[in-house]
Amino acid sequence: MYKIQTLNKISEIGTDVFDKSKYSISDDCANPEAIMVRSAKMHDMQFGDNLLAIARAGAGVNNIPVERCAQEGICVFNTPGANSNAVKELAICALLLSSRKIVEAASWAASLKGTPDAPKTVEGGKSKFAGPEIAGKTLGIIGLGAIGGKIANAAEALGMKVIGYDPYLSIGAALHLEPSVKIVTDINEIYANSDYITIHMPYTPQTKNTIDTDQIAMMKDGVRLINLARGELINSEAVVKAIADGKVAKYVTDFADDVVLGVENVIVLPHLGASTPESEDNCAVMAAEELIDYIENGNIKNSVNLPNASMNAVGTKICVIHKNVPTTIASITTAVGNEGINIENMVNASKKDFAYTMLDVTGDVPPTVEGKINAVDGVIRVRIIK
Ligand SMILES: NC(=O)c1ccc[n+]([C@@H]2O[C@H](COP(=O)([O-])OP(=O)(O)OC[C@H]3O[C@@H](n4cnc5c(N)ncnc54)[C@H](O)[C@@H]3O)[C@@H](O)[C@H]2O)c1
Ligand SMILES: O=C(O)[C@H](O)COP(=O)(O)O
Repeated sequence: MYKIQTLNKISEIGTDVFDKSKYSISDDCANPEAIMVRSAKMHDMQFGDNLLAIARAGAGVNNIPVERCAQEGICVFNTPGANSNAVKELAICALLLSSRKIVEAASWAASLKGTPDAPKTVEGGKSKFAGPEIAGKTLGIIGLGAIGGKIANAAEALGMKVIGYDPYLSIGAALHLEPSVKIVTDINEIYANSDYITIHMPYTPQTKNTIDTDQIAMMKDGVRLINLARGELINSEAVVKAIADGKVAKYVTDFADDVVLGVENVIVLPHLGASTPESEDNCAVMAAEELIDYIENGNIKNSVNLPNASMNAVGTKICVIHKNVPTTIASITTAVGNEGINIENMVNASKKDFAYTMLDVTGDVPPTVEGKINAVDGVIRVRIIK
């Protein structure tokens, strides 16, 4: 029986994908074979020897020690695009919230309960909540992946002009963009030309404070900023100061911190981007399918720390996670050959410092093979799947 531990609430549609005669699922179990997680912080966790994989039911993996996992032979997955429609819809909502003073107006209207002539009062008071339309305005998007790309197309459909910046734009993502979306290669063009700016890229130590005082200084007066990606990407102190100075008109963020909470012209949402039933189901199902294919077949799809690799084996599969260094593959195949085993098929792929090799072998696989491969310099983990 494989044990799956859930660190956050995972949609039941996803956990139902596991065959219950082979898998047990619980939020409290010792030494699981796999972990399913959303935003729980895992950097301080120690992992048991049985742990083969972690699946992030979502996009961002900054809560997971991805590099350490690779070093410990743990494959980390995420679910690319599975929650992108939910975030796109919230981003369109945020564009409108940043423009039309909807939050303030609704709360003022609610405050009129019990007053003598509310209908008359609202007509008299509504002008202070007027705000501009988004049609005809320029939206700058930083990061044109699953979410940014969908927002670009939706904003175009709403009559906005869209400019986007993404130095690592994939061909697939580019092909999904409306031709009218203008791609710029200098991020400063986004800052200089946008009425609204929204950011949709991963948070890493390198992307911390991508938008800070200097970047805000380049922006148009009255710019509206939206951050549904990660709080650390935009310096909260810099934005709050720019709001006080009148430079930034509004900041809508999905990430609470003590600097932005309770500040006028900042709308803080409680990390709601992916919180729709549809997105939670999509993420959980994709995460479960990734784990099952890896645990049972050794196939890797959508890993963030190991390469994608899959193979239909005719015999036994020997799966090896190893360092991406010269002679390791040759030493692995030699170790197998020395045991008198013939390799029928082989797949090898690498991602940065790590590599994955799958060998399809027929005939008997003596129990000594695993130890022989493990002894090869650079080998991190060996699994034999019959
Ligand atoms: N608020 C939420 O609930 C919520 C939900 C989903 C995702 N997110 C966040 O949004 C981020 C993006 O999600 P996604 O699904 O679009 O991911 P994605 O991987 O599909 O797209 C990210 C894009 O950012 C680009 N990028 C990377 N570094 C960049 C840089 N320095 N400058 C500009 N672009 C850069 C990549 O090339 C890629 O195209 C996630 O990493 C996560 O942190 C938040
Ligand atoms: O990166 C993501 O996918 C989002 O931030 C969603 O996080 P959540 O699964 O905790 O809602």
